[in-house]
Amino acid sequence: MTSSLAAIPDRGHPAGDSQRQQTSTPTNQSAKGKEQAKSSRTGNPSSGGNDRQPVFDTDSLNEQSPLLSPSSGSGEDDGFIRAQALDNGEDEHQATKSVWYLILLTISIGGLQIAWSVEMSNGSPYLLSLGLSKSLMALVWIAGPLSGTLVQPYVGMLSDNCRLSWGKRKPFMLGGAAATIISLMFLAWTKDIVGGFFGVFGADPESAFVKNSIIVIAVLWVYILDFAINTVQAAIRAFIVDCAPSHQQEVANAMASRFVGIGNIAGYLAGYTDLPSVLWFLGDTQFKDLCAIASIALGVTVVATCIFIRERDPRLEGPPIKDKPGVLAFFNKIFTSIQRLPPQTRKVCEVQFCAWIGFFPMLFYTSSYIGEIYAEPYLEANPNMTPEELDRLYEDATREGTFALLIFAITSLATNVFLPFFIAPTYTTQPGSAVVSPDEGGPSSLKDYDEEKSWLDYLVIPGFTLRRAWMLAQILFTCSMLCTVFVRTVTAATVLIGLVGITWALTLWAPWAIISAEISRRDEERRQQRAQRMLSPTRGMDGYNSDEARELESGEDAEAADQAGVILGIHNMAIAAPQIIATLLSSVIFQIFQKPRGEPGDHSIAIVLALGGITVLISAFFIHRIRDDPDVPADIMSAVEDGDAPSRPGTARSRTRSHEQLPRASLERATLVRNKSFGGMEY
Ligand SMILES: OC[C@H]1O[C@H](O[C@H]2O[C@H](CO)[C@@H](O)[C@H](O)[C@H]2O)[C@H](O)[C@@H](O)[C@@H]1O
Repeated sequence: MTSSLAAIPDRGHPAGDSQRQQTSTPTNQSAKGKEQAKSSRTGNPSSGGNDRQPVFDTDSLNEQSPLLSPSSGSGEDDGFIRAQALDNGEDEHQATKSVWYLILLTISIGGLQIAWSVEMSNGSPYLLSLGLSKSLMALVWIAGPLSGTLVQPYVGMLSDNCRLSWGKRKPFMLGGAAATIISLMFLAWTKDIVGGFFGVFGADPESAFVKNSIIVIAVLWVYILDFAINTVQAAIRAFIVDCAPSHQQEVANAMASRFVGIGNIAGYLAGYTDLPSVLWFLGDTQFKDLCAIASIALGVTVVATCIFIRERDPRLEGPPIKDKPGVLAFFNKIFTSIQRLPPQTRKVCEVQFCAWIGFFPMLFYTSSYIGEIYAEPYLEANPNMTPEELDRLYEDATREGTFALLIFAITSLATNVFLPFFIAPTYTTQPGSAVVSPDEGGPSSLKDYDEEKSWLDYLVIPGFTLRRAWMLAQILFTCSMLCTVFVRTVTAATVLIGLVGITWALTLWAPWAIISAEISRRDEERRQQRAQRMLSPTRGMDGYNSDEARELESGEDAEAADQAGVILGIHNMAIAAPQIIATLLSSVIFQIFQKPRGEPGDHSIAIVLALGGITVLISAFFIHRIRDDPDVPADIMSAVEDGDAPSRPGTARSRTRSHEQLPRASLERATLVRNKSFGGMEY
């Protein structure tokens, strides 16, 4: 396999291509990249003697390239602007971004996570306090997986086809955030609003009718909230893919996972604090204050991301695919998109599908599991506790369980913060600074790179790729979950749950990094192909021979393009749908093994957790089947994996060689690029 890939020549620089004229000049790529970076720092618009070379102002958060800005506004100009933008063979969106850019790009997912954690940790107790019965709680729990399965692919599809000037994803981020904030507010104030409304007509707020109305409306708001949160989540994930360059997808998604971790812990800590005594002006109950904090965090972070990070203007991408309206057409589209998933993405989805059958019980039943262990000796010692004594015991037990979840969240965040420094990067180069071996005019020694190396670069463990780390983390999860059946002390159980925080950290990072890198890379290839088409001498000013050709080709282009929104939506289906399966399976197991409340010896949760651990082991096997060298174009990789490697090496470019085949200089430079992003050094 390796040899067939080694022979793949440089697809990005075909002979006779004007791009080649730029990239194959005696000035090697790395030097050129450095010069661009330097000129962007100094503000010197030197572009290697080419007037049309864009200046990559990588320090600038808001990429204000006049080449990409549709300032003239008219649709007729778009083709010309696009031709200009692509004519120079460079894409400013692929320029390496600073750590501040990555922070602003991903911070909104942290704001969103606070909303998630408030709902997850406090939603159930709040609904129970309104009088909802425990048996009906399942109706509420299913809202999350259901909305994740349906909403994310739908929002992905809509946003892929959105052609508003301010971007494809921002309308959904802002609209979804507004809907989330409204839902949080209504949910927290349901009792006041509904009680007040019926009070106007003279209804007694303590009557069964008013109480039931409050419960029904609160559950309705939980559904609306889950649909709104999933809208924002879908849009933010696709926004990250769109706005981070291909070679920084791993870094950008690592940053996103850190914000998810921070958001989780912030949500937890807020839950622990007695908020009404401190933030009385936000609301008179804990839940009202939590919802207000989550709303502020979400609003501020989403607006910050939208202000500082600029999307490509989607109008420059040509007309959207004309999807048929209707539910059937939507499912048809999803079905077709599943069949056309890029190969790495397909494998990640298989992993996620198995893994989330196991993750769901871990996320939802951990506190009860720890609680059962805590309560067991007390129940054995005193088998005849009164209901009040039992309530008190289970309250203490829940506190122990919540503490374990806090340890889980801290381990997870610590892993997200520190692990990336040890991971060997799988994305090798920055586009536009292609892998160039010494005989292709590349550096003959590592001297250039050594000058820039910092101590962080020495932390990287060779061969410890993100994929391998992810696989090991799944195996760790399996071992920990199998141990839950044997563990009998709260401390040991807390250690097990703390350990799976490592798995959770990688779950929040690795799948998105792999998928995003693949989508972004394929998108970049498509853009370059289109740029070449634009430069064809037989083309008109806008790159097309005629109106019909423009329409036909842009339609085909859109069909052929990977649609980040739909793909990420399908990936989320692979996360959310198994949660529904897990809910059903675990309820069967509970039916068989559960003991009545207050009776010792109930190990039903541990059985569910252990079985979940086995499904995660299957997912580890699927990760084993994913390749570490995603730089190889996906179509070729899939052909190679299918034992059908192209015998005529005519399509790939040199920067797409496999991980093992790359010159050491390229890997070192990739590490440098990545570590600088992590460490906060500016470009
Ligand atoms: O993927 C990270 C997120 O995982 C959970 O969300 C997933 O499950 C939700 C239902 O439980 C579903 O609505 C969502 O679409 C899925 O992505 C978790 O609840 C989030 O906190 C976490 O960020």
